[in-house]
Amino acid sequence: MLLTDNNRVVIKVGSALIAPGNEGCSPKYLSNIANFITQYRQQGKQVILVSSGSVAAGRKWFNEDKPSKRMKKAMAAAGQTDMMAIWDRLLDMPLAQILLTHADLCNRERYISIKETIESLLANGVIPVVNENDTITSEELKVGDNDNLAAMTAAAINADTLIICTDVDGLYDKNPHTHNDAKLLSTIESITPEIYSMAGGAISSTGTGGMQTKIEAAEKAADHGIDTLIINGFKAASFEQLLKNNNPGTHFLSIPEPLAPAAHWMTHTVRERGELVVSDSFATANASDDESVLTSDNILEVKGQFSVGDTVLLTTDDGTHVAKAQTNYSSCLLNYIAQDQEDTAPEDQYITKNNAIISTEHLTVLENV
Ligand SMILES: Nc1ncnc2c1ncn2[C@@H]1O[C@H](COP(=O)(O)OP(=O)(O)O)[C@@H](O)[C@H]1O
Ligand SMILES: N[C@@H](CCC(=O)OP(=O)(O)O)C(=O)O
Repeated sequence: MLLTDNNRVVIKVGSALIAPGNEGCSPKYLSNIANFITQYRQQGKQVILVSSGSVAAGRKWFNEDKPSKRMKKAMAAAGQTDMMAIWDRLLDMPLAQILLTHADLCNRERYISIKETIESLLANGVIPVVNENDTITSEELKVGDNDNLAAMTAAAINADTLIICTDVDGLYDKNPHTHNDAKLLSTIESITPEIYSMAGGAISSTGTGGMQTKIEAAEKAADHGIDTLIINGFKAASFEQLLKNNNPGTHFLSIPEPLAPAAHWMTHTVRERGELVVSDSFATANASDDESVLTSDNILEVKGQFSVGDTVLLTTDDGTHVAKAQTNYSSCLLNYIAQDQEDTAPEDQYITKNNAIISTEHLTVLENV
């Protein structure tokens, strides 16, 4: 039995389901998904849709066989309205468009604003339809695939389940499109390197990331206490099974002791933009010790360029990861400070463990990051 306590669900729909055959949006597969969403909502469940397909939908207006990254952004801009329009036609309920970049999710203020907006939409019966804002993203700013975006969204709003609708039945032990003897895996209890080694990339011209990004998404979700299902969105039977609380594809179980929300955000959403090499005494100090305040004495090196509010990785000289932290100072100022120019710093406290969120046992997770 599955999905019984499944009250808040993020459903991610891949491009091949939205615009099959690169001929623009089609209701061919989406009507099953729309019916499923309608029935789920009638059962009192809240649904958040993460919909790919803007590039695939917009492609028909461009005379490009192999579009460049730049051209794909234009296709996304053109196709996004079509993609929203088809959902609007198939779902007899109000929809809200939410376009995000990774930079939005990494910024604490914007992250909280995204959460609050989605909560307000759900409280008023409006379905949020999330996609990456491909038009304005650069390599640095983007999540890059909607599987990971869906997992980050699911974590942000404390969903119970992430359902990834794709063009195969679930995760196989090898790519079923290239191996006739591939076997479908029905339950994954723990996401190990062996599981990752089974995944290949996308081979279709519309998909991004293949199974690799779906496993990454399942891992992000699992660490937040969220189960993930990968199902075949082409088949009406997948949705009939889901409505009966059965697993129609691959079910990834969440971990028994999920990370605290702030630690999860730091670990799985935020990307570090630089590195501070810190002294061993800082790395091993308890949060209450004097040593736990990061001063010019225990910053050994500043690597990379970052601004106030960016996340940095704290490491020791031998490369051990100590923590991730949001910095209150730019790399420029910290570089100056680390070179013993303390008098230029407004205070003798540059980054404290109060702002540090942790991936190792050396430090304790502290709140309000
Ligand atoms: N081990 C595997 N099991 C299933 N599919 C796999 C595997 N390895 C690679 N794939 C590929 O992943 C594809 C699904 O990912 P993708 O094309 O990105 O779809 P979507 O657009 O739904 O995100 C499948 O069509 C398949 O070619
Ligand atoms: N944001 C892109 C989709 C990116 C993506 O991950 O696509 P897919 O692998 O089909 O889910 C778009 O709307 O075209």
